[in-house]
Amino acid sequence: MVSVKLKDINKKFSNTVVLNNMNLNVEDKEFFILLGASGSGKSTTLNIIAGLERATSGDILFDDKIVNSMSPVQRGIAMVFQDYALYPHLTVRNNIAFPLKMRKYTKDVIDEKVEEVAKTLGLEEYLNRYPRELSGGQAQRVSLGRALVRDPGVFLLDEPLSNLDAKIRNQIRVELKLIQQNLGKTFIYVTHDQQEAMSLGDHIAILRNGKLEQVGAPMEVYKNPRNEYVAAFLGEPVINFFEMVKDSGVYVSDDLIIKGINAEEKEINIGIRPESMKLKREKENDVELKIRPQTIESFGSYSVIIGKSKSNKEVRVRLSEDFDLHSKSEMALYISISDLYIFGKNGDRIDKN
Ligand SMILES: Nc1ncnc2c1ncn2[C@@H]1O[C@H](COP(=O)(O)OP(=O)(O)OP(=O)(O)O)[C@@H](O)[C@H]1O
Repeated sequence: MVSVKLKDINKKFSNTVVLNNMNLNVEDKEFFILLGASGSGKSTTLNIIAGLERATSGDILFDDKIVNSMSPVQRGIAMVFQDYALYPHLTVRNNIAFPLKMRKYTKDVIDEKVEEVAKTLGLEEYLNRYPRELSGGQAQRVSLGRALVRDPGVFLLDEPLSNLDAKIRNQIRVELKLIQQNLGKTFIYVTHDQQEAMSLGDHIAILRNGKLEQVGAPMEVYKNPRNEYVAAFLGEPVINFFEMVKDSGVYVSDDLIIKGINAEEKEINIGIRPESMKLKREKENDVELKIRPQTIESFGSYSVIIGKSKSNKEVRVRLSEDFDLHSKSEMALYISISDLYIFGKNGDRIDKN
């Protein structure tokens, strides 16, 4: 059983603040995601949890016990990295066995554990190969195997799938989720990929410039982003924004007219998810948006239309129905008032929270 807490963690490298008063609660047995753009402080956070890096101030707690001065080994963590970090001169079997040999287990126990892990990861037929004889996906499985064999309390994974091509990445992503569920262990996983975060995480923490923007279950954060940054970070295609000004109680821009919003602010920014735009008006007070379609991307089960609004803003629309682009020089889209996200001038959500 391992829960992990970060309490008021600050980290500076010389004079640069890299983590700014970070507070996090990772529950026992959950798949927890640290999501953020490059340089947001994800790896630094993970390294501080691991004990590879010391925080400038604040506490790390494992099961409510302060572990600030404990080494990674004492903390009982195992790490998996993007670049696999396998020993090139050792076979797959010996790479996986390595942590156990270091701990002086008997050969029989080591063999048994290695076989068990190899079976879990589908590596049985590769045990006698060297890392150079493996594909990226196989190498990452070995790296995972080396973590699994140690049976740690917490798994820390730093972008483990980002060196793999899309198909293998999706496959290992599913395997990883199943392994985590079967093991019932705490996983803390760093990624910059919002799709990976949404599909794997029980909870997601979104970092920006060393600060936490929002923490929550994936759909909770997706449906209820606290600010524009989070709304734009989650979702593919990305959310559309429209700056609006209040005029006689109605919010207007060159592209939209919105009645029936009860906001105090004179200037707001409206967010509309690409999947919230419909080809037919459903309610009388639906908001209308006209675009000139420019191009269409088809993904089989859905299409994304990229068009220009009246004010020449690029707009992305996601439709599940078939759509013949050539027949349209202009298309009208309808959005339910309840599907609008309303942000204030400072980027914070003002409609609900
Ligand atoms: N040892 C170091 N010395 C000085 N600055 C550092 C050091 N390690 C990291 N940084 C800085 O801290 C910030 C956060 O880095 P970190 O690696 O945690 O970000 P990240 O979100 O993991 O980024 P990426 O996705 O690119 O790996 C960056 O601006 C980085 O330049």
